[in-house]
Amino acid sequence: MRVVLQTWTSAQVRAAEQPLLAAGVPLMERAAFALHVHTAAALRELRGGVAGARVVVLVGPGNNGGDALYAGALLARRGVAVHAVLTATRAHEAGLAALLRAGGRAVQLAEPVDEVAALAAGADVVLDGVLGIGADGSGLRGVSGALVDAIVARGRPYVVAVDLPSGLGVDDGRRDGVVLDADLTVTFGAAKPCLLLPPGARAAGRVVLVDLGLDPAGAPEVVRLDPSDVAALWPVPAPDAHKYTRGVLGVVAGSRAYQGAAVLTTGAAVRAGVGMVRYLGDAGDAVVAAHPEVVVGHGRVQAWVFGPGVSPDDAGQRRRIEYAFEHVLERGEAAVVDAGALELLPPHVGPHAVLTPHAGELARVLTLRGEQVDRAGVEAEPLRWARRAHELTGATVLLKGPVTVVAGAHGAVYAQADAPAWLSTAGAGDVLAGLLGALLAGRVDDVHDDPSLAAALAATAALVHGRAAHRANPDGPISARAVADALPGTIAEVLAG
Ligand SMILES: NC(=O)C1=CN([C@@H]2O[C@H](COP(=O)(O)OP(=O)(O)OC[C@H]3O[C@@H](n4cnc5c(N)ncnc54)[C@H](OP(=O)(O)O)[C@@H]3O)[C@@H](O)[C@H]2O)[C@@H](O)CC1
Ligand SMILES: Nc1ncnc2c1ncn2[C@@H]1O[C@H](COP(=O)(O)OP(=O)(O)O)[C@@H](O)[C@H]1O
Ligand SMILES: [K+]
Repeated sequence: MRVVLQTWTSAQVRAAEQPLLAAGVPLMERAAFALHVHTAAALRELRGGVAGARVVVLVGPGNNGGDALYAGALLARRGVAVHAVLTATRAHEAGLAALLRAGGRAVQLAEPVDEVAALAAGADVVLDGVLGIGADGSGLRGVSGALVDAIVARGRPYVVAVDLPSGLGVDDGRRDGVVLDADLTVTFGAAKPCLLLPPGARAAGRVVLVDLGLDPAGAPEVVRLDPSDVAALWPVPAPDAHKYTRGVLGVVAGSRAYQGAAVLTTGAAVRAGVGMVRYLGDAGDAVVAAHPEVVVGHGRVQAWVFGPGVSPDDAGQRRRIEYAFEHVLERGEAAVVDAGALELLPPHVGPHAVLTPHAGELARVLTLRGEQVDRAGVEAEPLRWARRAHELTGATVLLKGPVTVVAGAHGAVYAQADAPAWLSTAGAGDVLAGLLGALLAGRVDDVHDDPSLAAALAATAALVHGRAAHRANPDGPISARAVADALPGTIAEVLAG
């Protein structure tokens, strides 16, 4: 089984299908065969066998419905009672004929939907073949939407999504209207961005990619890093390294009121393995008491972390951050720009500055630049707004949340889902900032050679952060400090492969 780590847009997928279709490769038959195999496996798991099962196939107007109808026909031939529900005025003709020949039945969906909803809710498996890559992202309209609502109200059965959960925004993961959440998605040829991107990705359940021999052109639209990618990205010290070659990180974080943010940020950087951490601010005593490795005061650095625990009315920290931003612009020092420092961002920085906002903070960054969007708007379309912030500021943007979305130079986009929800706790963002700062300090020269590397390093930080949270306490509450403490072991583990 292949884990989905790269995704292509619907346009890339359609273009990749063309040469195969022109050569007469029976893509739909192959897709449908694989869909029936995975559905049969689900039925065996759910009820111990295939024959005698009840499957309801929701069929839309296009080829997605065609896949579902052919898979239904194959299941019917194995003794499954298959009912197709035709949700549109047209349905794939040959697929429908195949299903009827195999002994399946078909009903046309119409209001009221109760009878069909009861049939679907009582099925062992529902195949969702309403919409695939032809969906416009506005959810399921009209009677299809009413049917899904009625099925969910009765208790959703096991759902297998055909190619993708119907109605999701294929390329952006939008979830605007009614969508039937799936337990399993069987996706064909190449995975689509909505299977990784928030908020839609959660609707997909487990994702299985069926190889149809497609070879999409161009870079994948959205990538998810895997632990095996980390070794090539991590600044592992060379045998002859010394602390200055490994990188020095300057941290402007915390204040008298928020000393903990300074302690967590510097502690995470020390544990992530940077050459040296310099701290600037009013929490130096607390920082050194917690981490005697940290040096308080000015000096040359390769990268910065600005902002954790900095309030905009703290004149001293504000001055330090504004001064250090000049170094970022003039000398090319890298920077993580977090929390209070986001408000101090110059109009245009390069991708070697990485913003780490949550949705509310990103909305503020954008509204300061004339966009009209609030937190809910960012949460509804995280990729769109992370990209927009990258366009407007030039910075790499890491948008925090249940799935972390990174948008950077040369169209680089990552979607990382490595963390347990327990990580949503005060101070976790400070730990991420320190960890990412350490990565940037170690690789700032490489970031200048390839500006899209900043996005890959940001995704790496999200991956290690999430895994450290699991390591800190696999299935229960975690403190931000415990996440920082888990970093050395987590990093050793992912580097070992
Ligand atoms: N190409 C191949 O060889 C292979 C393709 N394969 C399969 O084909 C699938 C793509 O098929 P497809 O292109 O027919 O699109 P699909 O999503 O089934 O229907 C789109 C139609 O639905 C409509 N519609 C749109 N949005 C809507 C909404 N919100 N609410 C309601 N209706 C809406 C819209 O119609 P309109 O409204 O414009 O009349 C549009 O025309 C792909 O996902 C994969 O499963 C595999 O077999 C492998 C080989
Ligand atoms: N539901 C969730 N599941 C997994 N990780 C989450 C979830 N919600 C938030 N996170 C992560 O938790 C961290 C919270 O950071 P942040 O919002 O900056 O908190 P703070 O400012 O208190 O440190 C981020 O890394 C974010 O991606
Ligand atoms: K579908």
